[in-house]
Amino acid sequence: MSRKKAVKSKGSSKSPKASPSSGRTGKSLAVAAAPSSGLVYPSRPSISNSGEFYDIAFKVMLVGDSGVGKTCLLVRFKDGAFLAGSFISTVGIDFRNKVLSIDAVKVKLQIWDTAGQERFRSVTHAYYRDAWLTEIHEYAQQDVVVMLLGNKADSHDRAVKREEGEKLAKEFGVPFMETSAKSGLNVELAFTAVAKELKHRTMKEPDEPKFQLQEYVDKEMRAAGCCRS
Ligand SMILES: Nc1nc2c(ncn2[C@@H]2O[C@H](COP(=O)(O)OP(=O)(O)OP(=O)(O)O)[C@@H](O)[C@H]2O)c(=O)[nH]1
Ligand SMILES: [Mg+2]
Repeated sequence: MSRKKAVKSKGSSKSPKASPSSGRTGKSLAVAAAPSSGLVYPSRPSISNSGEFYDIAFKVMLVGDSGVGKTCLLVRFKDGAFLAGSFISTVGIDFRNKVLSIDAVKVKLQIWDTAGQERFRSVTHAYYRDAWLTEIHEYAQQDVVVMLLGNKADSHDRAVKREEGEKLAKEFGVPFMETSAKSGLNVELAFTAVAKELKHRTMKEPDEPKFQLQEYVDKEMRAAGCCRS
């Protein structure tokens, strides 16, 4: 599949454009996913535009500097493929849908892939505002799930150490994990963890304990023999 085809989605008016930049990240390691609970339909199943039924739906934003691997993470999660070769920077904003089965509930994630390049900030900020910044301000973070991802964990030429990512996440009080869009490491787990958290927040029984996202990913990674002690 060509790169152009892979990153183009239904419903998007923007298309990717070639960039001369290399694939290595700069200072930033981060891909942060910040979903909003703005699209919830708990009363009856609905049908997505790909023909799949779902019970609840959420909007997820991938944000981070240009080149950290946001588009590659999304394509890996959606299509199970890695976009190798020359780096094609995203122009504006784009989205893909994926329906996950979480504890027998069909959870649709509408995942927005934003352009990391500075020159698109004015475009993407309009969507951020709509997706989650307003909610963060209005509901003081209670209604928004934020997760910090350190991508390119496969790389020997690291821009950021894992400990630094963990420290930053601790400062912000958000969960953290490392991923690799190239090898597929933890990609499914990252999106599944966010979907689980959102589903729990929406459908939790009063006496049910709060879902612990970081505990969940640590446990899953340990079970897979990966990364954290
Ligand atoms: N080694 C390695 N390379 C990766 C990984 N993820 C992405 N890349 C490479 O990093 C470069 C940038 O990836 P993109 O996904 O296009 O980056 P982006 O964050 O979407 O960049 P913008 O669209 O400009 O914001 C590409 O050359 C990818 O092949 C990864 O997990 N490991
Ligand atoms: Mg991109």
